[in-house]
Amino acid sequence: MAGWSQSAPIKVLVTGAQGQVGSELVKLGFSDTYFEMIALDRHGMDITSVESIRHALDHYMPDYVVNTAAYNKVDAAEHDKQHCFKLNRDGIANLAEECGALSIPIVHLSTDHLFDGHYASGYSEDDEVSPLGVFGESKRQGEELLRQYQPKHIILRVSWIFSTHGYNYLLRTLEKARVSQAIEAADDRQGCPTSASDVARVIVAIIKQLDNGAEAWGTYHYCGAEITTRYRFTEAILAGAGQYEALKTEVLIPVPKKELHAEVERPASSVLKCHKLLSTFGIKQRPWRSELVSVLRDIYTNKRY
Ligand SMILES: NC(=O)C1=CN([C@@H]2O[C@H](COP(=O)(O)OP(=O)(O)OC[C@H]3O[C@@H](n4cnc5c(N)ncnc54)[C@H](OP(=O)(O)O)[C@@H]3O)[C@@H](O)[C@H]2O)C=CC1
Ligand SMILES: Cc1cn([C@H]2C[C@H](O)[C@@H](COP(=O)(O)OP(=O)(O)O[C@H]3O[C@@H](C)C(=O)[C@@H](O)[C@H]3O)O2)c(=O)[nH]c1=O
Repeated sequence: MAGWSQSAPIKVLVTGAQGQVGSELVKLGFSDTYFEMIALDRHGMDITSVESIRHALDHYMPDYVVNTAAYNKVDAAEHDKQHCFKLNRDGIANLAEECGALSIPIVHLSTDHLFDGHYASGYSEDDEVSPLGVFGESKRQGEELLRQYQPKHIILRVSWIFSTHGYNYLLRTLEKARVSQAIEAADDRQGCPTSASDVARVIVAIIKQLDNGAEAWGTYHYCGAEITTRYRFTEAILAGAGQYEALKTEVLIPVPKKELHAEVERPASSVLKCHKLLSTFGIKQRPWRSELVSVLRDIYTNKRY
């Protein structure tokens, strides 16, 4: 294994490289000579195809694989169970079996939706999982199969991801705020928003330590610092974006989540406790509010709307 001052960069293959976390990870890795990033979208490596995985692994021979590919539409998953499980369970099983056979460690992302959300104070890695819907159950089973097929893994459970692009609550709120005079936001769902670039920072820090001999395989939680609600998060989004453009929204209405007519229940508490990541890798939580300021600045400076 390479040390801090290694001569050759380590090869990190990223699946789902055009997604929120995937693209931030690739960007960060490209700016760091420690890494050679192999950025693959679904055409470069389709995780539902064993043949495609084998071809990519044989061709690139990575030192690590980071799996960010997933099916993430929580409501749609209720009607699209087969597709959701094909990616989130079978896809990760394929990857785990192939990487296991070649002894390539995997860093895999998972979610707060594994929990039913009844613990207001939040969830640690040892807490029992009990998903409320198809998406959460598919991710739970994906985790299990990864543990079974490739013991050299890191499962990083994260929550409420936002970024400059992709399908996320921040961008959907901005779209609504440009056309609606009033917006409703759940005041009974608490969690910790996390920027995609912050998740990328954490993954990079973990891989560097693994590469320097930390045998710290297992499951970890990470999320942005400061527990909030969807209502308070929306308030922060509107206040931040309002500094760049005149939004149509004048009223933000706090409502119970059940009035928002979603297909599937969300955990009342999505709070992930991050002590294990801190004590094992020394990685601290970054405040989501400062991350939100950076992401909004990027959106408006680079006209990503
Ligand atoms: N978004 C969130 O709030 C949260 C996400 N997570 C987890 O974090 C990880 C990253 O999430 P995020 O960055 O938001 O994901 P995105 O949905 O932004 O990106 C997922 C990527 O996977 C790609 N993909 C789809 N099907 C395949 C396939 N068969 N083979 C390879 N790639 C495929 C997609 O490509 P295409 O666009 O072409 O379909 C997309 O680029 C996921 O594991 C997710 O479950 C956890 C908690 C919160
Ligand atoms: C439609 C709507 C929803 N909400 C609330 C209800 C619900 O708690 C939440 C739903 O927002 P989202 O669709 O972004 O959340 P959700 O689909 O739950 O998004 C998730 O993505 C998956 C992949 C994850 O793993 C989670 O961490 C989470 O970020 O927002 C409002 O407050 N106002 C609204 O107008």
